[in-house]
Amino acid sequence: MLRIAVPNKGSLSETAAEMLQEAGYTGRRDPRALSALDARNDVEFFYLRPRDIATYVGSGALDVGITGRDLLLDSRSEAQEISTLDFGESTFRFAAIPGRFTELADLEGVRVATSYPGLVGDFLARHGVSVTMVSLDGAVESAVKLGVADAVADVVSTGSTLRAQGLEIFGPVILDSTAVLISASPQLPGISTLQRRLQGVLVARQYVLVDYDVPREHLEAATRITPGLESPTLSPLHDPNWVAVRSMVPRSDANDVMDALHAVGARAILVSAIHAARI
Ligand SMILES: Nc1ncnc2c1ncn2[C@@H]1O[C@H](COP(=O)(O)OP(=O)(O)OP(=O)(O)O)[C@@H](O)[C@H]1O
Ligand SMILES: O=P(O)(O)OC[C@H]1O[C@H](OP(=O)(O)OP(=O)(O)O)[C@H](O)[C@@H]1O
Ligand SMILES: [Mg+2]
Repeated sequence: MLRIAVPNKGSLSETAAEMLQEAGYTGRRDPRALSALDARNDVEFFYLRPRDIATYVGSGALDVGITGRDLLLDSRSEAQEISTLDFGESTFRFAAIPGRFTELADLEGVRVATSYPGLVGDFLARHGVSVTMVSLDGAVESAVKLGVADAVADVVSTGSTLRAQGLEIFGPVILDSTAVLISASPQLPGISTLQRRLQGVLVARQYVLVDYDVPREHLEAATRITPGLESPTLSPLHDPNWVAVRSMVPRSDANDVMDALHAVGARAILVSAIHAARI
């Protein structure tokens, strides 16, 4: 039985649960339950704070987990990233009052507030800068205004929290983060099935199927627009001068692809969603 750690709250929890459901797993029915058994898929889910997941997985108490790359690195756990999950994207940045600091070296000796002291401490040590770390639990953007720090290091997504506190990012990117699948024993039976299923959900979310008919003389031009993952599927039509084509294209490109296909002579261009996939 594979034991899987899933975020119980916060930014990653909803999408993680949705992806597992789309991948065919049965999660918790009671939103407050701490664990749920999915006997049909031979897995058990444990709903934990996102920050604690790397600790459980790194110690081997749980086999695999979904968390943020930033949280994994901050924990300094033994668990490794085994795949990225393409949600919960954020960057980790330094910020301060505009003009106060311009580069990393300016932080030497000043107070830096963060709720990721492991991640920030390791980054500063690699760059030979030493600061007074102020460890907070969250809402660190308030630390400058309230006078407990000179700069902050935190998760930035849209940047609106920083702006609202009159702060501006400066210095190098500390980390580009995303939700990841982590494990300390990636060879365990069952992990590759979980990985393939989640990968299938990502493909189903990120790609659509495009079908169209095209005159044979324009087939080369059309299939250059829709090369597919391996190669597009071709089917003969009753009219020998025409051929039907099916291919996967990134969802975000669907309208551009339809315009381009139409321009090279394709017709009856149809786009449909993919419900599930194994690539
Ligand atoms: N605004 C955001 N947009 C995208 N990802 C985010 C955002 N805030 C946090 N994350 C990501 O989510 C993960 C942390 O989750 P979250 O902030 O929800 O947990 P937490 O701070 O421990 O919990 P809480 O905020 O509920 O106290 C990190 O991987 C982080 O990069
Ligand atoms: O760039 P933005 O789009 O504004 O998002 C970034 C904010 O989101 C997260 O906060 P969260 O809601 O998790 O609160 P926390 O700081 O208490 O963890 C993060 O810690 C930042 O504060
Ligand atoms: Mg948070």
